[in-house]
Amino acid sequence: MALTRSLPQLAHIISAHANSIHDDYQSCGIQQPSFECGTSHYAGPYTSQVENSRAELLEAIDELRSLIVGPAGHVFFMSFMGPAWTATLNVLYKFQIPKHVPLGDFISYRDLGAKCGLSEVNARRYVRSAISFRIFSEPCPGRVQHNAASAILATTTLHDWIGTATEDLAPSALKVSESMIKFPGGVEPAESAFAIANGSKGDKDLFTIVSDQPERMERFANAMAWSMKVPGMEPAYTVNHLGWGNGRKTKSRWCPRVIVDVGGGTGTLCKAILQAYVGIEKAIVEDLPDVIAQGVAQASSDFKGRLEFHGYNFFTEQSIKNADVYIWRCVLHDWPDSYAAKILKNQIPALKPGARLLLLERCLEDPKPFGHVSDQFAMSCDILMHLCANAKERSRDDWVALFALADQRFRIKSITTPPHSALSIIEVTWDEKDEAVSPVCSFGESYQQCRGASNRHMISPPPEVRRLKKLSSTPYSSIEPEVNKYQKGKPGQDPKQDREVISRSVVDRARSTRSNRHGVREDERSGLRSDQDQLTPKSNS
Ligand SMILES: C[S@@+](CC[C@H](N)C(=O)[O-])C[C@H]1O[C@@H](n2cnc3c(N)ncnc32)[C@H](O)[C@@H]1O
Repeated sequence: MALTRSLPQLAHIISAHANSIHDDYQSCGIQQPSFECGTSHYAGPYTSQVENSRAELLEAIDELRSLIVGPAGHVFFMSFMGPAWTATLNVLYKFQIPKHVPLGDFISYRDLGAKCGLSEVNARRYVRSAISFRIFSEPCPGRVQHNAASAILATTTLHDWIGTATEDLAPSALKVSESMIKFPGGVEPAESAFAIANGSKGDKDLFTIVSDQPERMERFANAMAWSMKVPGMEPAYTVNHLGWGNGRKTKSRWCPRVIVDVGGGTGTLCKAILQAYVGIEKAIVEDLPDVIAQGVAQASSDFKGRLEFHGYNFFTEQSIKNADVYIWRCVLHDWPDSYAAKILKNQIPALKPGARLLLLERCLEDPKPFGHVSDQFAMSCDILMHLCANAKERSRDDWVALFALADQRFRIKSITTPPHSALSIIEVTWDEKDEAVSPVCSFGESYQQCRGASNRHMISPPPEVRRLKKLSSTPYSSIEPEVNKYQKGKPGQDPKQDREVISRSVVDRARSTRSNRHGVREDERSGLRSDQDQLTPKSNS
């Protein structure tokens, strides 16, 4: 397939989809999106026709623009404007410029500067830079007024998002290379670019650093809540596709009674779920105590006792037992595999047979020919996870490997990506009746068979993972480095012998283990560091 579409081809695609969206808006009585002040902020989901058109339109616009500026101009302008955007957004944040522009009125640059503590020259310079990026407007020379984007910054916690982006993420971006040089192959959150930028000597991770500063923690929690309010991330993109009965029309469909949202922030997701599924009796939001305090302060009484908040550190044993579903939305992507596996293991004592874990997380896919725009979002998330915590967005293979590492009694039942959702729904069940060799898949289809399916993937670990699991009933994570080492030296050995060698080595290893502050053992961490490639099961295509 050609890498470049012709200009007329792109122009035709753009015109066709723009007209189609326009017609759909008109027939549904929806106002066309606008930067005029006073228009509502709506981030989808739209009808599937509009969603399809939006995706193709954005891709075509992005390609057309890149072609018009040309390959060199494309790289130049991207790197030229990046620092200017960061500086502009940071000045808006630091001097609270949007909050000082009156809603529904004009203000001169001199008065605005005086209110914000800026010179008139700098007020003009930075607001005009913002205007060039469609934040604020200057309808008559020298007088500023809000447009829709600046008004959202003035009135919502999107302001906290630009604070986190420019003060926490941007300085860390310049420490990524340093962290790679200082800690080659680093898999420790405390060795990440963010950690280094914040003075860690390999001893403090993002959440430890941020939770020591209440205001920064509050900003971070608000920023995370905002990241849910963009197209593809709005709770409705996934919440409407959970397949549960809503307790009203479809009484026959299963609906959980009690759900727990682990690392649920200030409760945005639970609120959306409670609204959609009236059969749910209780939704409990768990997070670090400061975040929970913020969630309680922001909660309304609308949910009539159905919404609860509970302080919990997921590096300790889960204390809310026997819930029907434990939800994890964008939590495990914050942690490297050894930590994520530890977090999952901590849930086990609370799980009743058949309990479900529902992960709302990304599933990275291989690049598609015309998928740059969605890849820009997905890959930026992956880079930010790396930058913040030496963590990552995971592919389907990575999720399979993670659950195999945590405990083989976790069964990945399905991975579904709802249309136009940035997040997939990964449904996992807990099967206490474990045989050491049982496959992770409850449907009996092989992982390989399912890879071609576009939307729904029944998952079973690749054969090499299953074979390795047969070797010992000890946790897979502890034996894998030995298995790899041993098999490299002596291919085709008798599995019985393998098992003896491995068991001896596991006992030796157990004697020498130490734990860090999250309870992740030294040997697990170093094992992962050196054997990271082998840990990722590969499909046998
Ligand atoms: C990326 S945010 C996701 C928040 C929310 N699930 C969402 O989708 O918006 C990760 C969350 O994990 C929480 N968290 C971090 N470390 C934690 C810990 N040790 N125990 C419990 N929650 C933790 C953070 O406070 C934060 O709310």
